[in-house]
Amino acid sequence: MKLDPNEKLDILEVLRDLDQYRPRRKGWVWRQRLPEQTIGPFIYKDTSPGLKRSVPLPAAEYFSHIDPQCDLVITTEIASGRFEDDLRRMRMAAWHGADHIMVIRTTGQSHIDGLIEGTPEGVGGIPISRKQIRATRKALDAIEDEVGRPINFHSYVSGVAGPEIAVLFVEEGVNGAHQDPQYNVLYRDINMHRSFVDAAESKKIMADAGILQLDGAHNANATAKEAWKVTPELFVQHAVNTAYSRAAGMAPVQIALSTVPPTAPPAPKLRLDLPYAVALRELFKGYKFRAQQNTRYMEADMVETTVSHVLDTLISRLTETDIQSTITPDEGRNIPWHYNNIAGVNTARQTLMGLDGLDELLDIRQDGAFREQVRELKERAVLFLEEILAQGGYYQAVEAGHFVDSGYYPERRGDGIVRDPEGGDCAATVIRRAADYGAPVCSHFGANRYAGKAGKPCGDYGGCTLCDPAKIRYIDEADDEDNVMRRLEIPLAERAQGLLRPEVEKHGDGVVCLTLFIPDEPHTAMQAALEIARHMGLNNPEVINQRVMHPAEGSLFEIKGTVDLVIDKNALPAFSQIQPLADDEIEAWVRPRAIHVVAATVGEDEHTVGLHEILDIKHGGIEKYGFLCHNLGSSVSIEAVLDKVEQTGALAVLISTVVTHADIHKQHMQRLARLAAERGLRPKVLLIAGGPRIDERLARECGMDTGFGHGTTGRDVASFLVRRWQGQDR
Ligand SMILES: Cc1ncc(COP(=O)(O)O)c(/C=N/CC[C@H](N)C(=O)O)c1O
Repeated sequence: MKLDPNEKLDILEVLRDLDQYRPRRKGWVWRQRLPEQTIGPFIYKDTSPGLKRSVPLPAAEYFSHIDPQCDLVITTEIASGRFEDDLRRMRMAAWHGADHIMVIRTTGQSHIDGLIEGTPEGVGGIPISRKQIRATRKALDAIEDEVGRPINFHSYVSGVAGPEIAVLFVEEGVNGAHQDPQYNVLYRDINMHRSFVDAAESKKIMADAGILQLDGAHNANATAKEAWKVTPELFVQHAVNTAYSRAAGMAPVQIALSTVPPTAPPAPKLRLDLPYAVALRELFKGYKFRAQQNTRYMEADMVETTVSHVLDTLISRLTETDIQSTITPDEGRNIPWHYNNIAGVNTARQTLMGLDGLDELLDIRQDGAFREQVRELKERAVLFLEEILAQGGYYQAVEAGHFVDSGYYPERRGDGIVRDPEGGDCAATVIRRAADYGAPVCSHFGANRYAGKAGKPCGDYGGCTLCDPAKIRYIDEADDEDNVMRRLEIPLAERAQGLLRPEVEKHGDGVVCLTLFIPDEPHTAMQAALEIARHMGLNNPEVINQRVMHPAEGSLFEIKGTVDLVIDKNALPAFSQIQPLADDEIEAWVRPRAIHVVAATVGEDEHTVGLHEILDIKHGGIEKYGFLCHNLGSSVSIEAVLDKVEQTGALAVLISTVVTHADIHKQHMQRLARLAAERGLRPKVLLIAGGPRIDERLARECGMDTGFGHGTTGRDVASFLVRRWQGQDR
């Protein structure tokens, strides 16, 4: 399957012949770290090979449109309910630099003791099924070809069907997965013994396939009352899962510790988080580090969240990190909207590029409080581990509620998560293996009657699904109604008709977001804001963020709601906007020619701000290209303008006219056109009018060469002039 950058992803092509699809590879792919790389005008220190196609950062246009790619893998985490809508989100994320796609599972899948088939719709996440994985991996194959970089597809081996899910992931080419039995125990209340026995099997299966493992320590950050106090426990959780993973046969390079800087401003973030981040890397040298951004202290304000995530990413760059995972800035207020996945990826990409080569500039001071804090954290963690051993082991520690306690260990407040070693989901379901137990697939932890040949136990019985994909049974759909083809009926019909609806998460969800400021005390302001949203036609308007600017002066609101609006794109005016020339191209043409330009605000008009924006170098005006500008100021007569043209030999006139009562702006333009012609200055001298009520059509009707309205920049004006003169070979 091949993607055309000018065409939307064809979901029907993705779904076609899925029973024949085979994944390209097994296991995880890291980026290639390049020690030095020249990209555009710069030499970078912490980058990987660039992409074939991408959407550069907005500011890239000032640096020859470069889009340097950092050395860390960048994750985006998707949570919707319809995998078919997530594929586009993945494509958008890949074009913005993500190469690790994590898809949250539907609520409750952890408690389903078996595999889900088909493509049912999920809640808060996707029902992970064979068909969903195949479709997603197949789409990611095409997306990685389109951007020119391998993309890692990630999911979760947890819950009561862990081993089965692990085998499914290996069969279907999943590249990374969370696997940490402590997650089952602490957050899903699944029986401890079942969780650890399943984990050994799952880890061995993952290990043999090279699937990168993430542990679950980040969940303690998100759950703890005061997250910075849970840091000693995080080391313990990492230690338990890491040691168990090694015992199950995983190599250190496959074991990624999932670490979140625990705090957020107004806490003194780096003074609390950096010692922990450094202590972690020192204690677990030789493993991989997957840095995740903080979700514990996310509220609804996307600016605040983004700043915290920039600080998290700074900590990643200050320490050794292999994966920078991102959190969408709206995760604190709703199921992530697709363009906020992209916002999260851009925060990481932009920050990491800004910090390129940081370790050549800064060292972390080893004197003073820092090194003391690092040592103390390690000591608290070791004491915690020793206490677990003293009290009989992990099960007993959890039974005593020693995990996610809000005390700063060894302080305890007795509010930790308590689990009964004999209780929880699927208690008493682990039975001793018979002496002649035979494993269904080659990857297996523990005794197996099948010895096989050359390390392939399945050789004793004609092959297993891990070694012979032909043995995989592909079931396709399991429900005639709850499946992707049913869900696609309306979206595909509307797409075929060229109908467009606004959306944030799912195709056609019609959700829009309104930002407005209301100058009153918070409660009145909120009611007024909602009322305005209703008058604007938003159904079920809901405030998703209120930022108080002042208790009496007013608040800023973000309001979401749905609109029943559908646009027929075939009825839209043809799009013809000409892109402005690049700054360096304009300057290269203008500066050597020493071109004079006469500008003025004409008639009885004192509004000069707009003209200054177009002319002055400070505002990015045309002076910066080398134009010799003669600004005659305000309330200037047309005669005076033309006198100056004759004096200077100017090749262009820029008049600004804001006042329009009695059509005075048209009269100015018509008079300028007539008098310039009478003086024989036409067509040599170009005439341009500008102002909030001016546009190209009106200006040309009044005898100008063109006109510019609201939002015009000096670059727009200069591009027009240069293109016109180039056409006249000046
Ligand atoms: C160790 C572990 N196992 C399983 C699951 C998923 O488990 P359910 O299917 O029961 O939701 C999770 C979930 N974490 C979400 C990603 C997180 N926001 C992240 O950035 O890593 C997990 O952390």
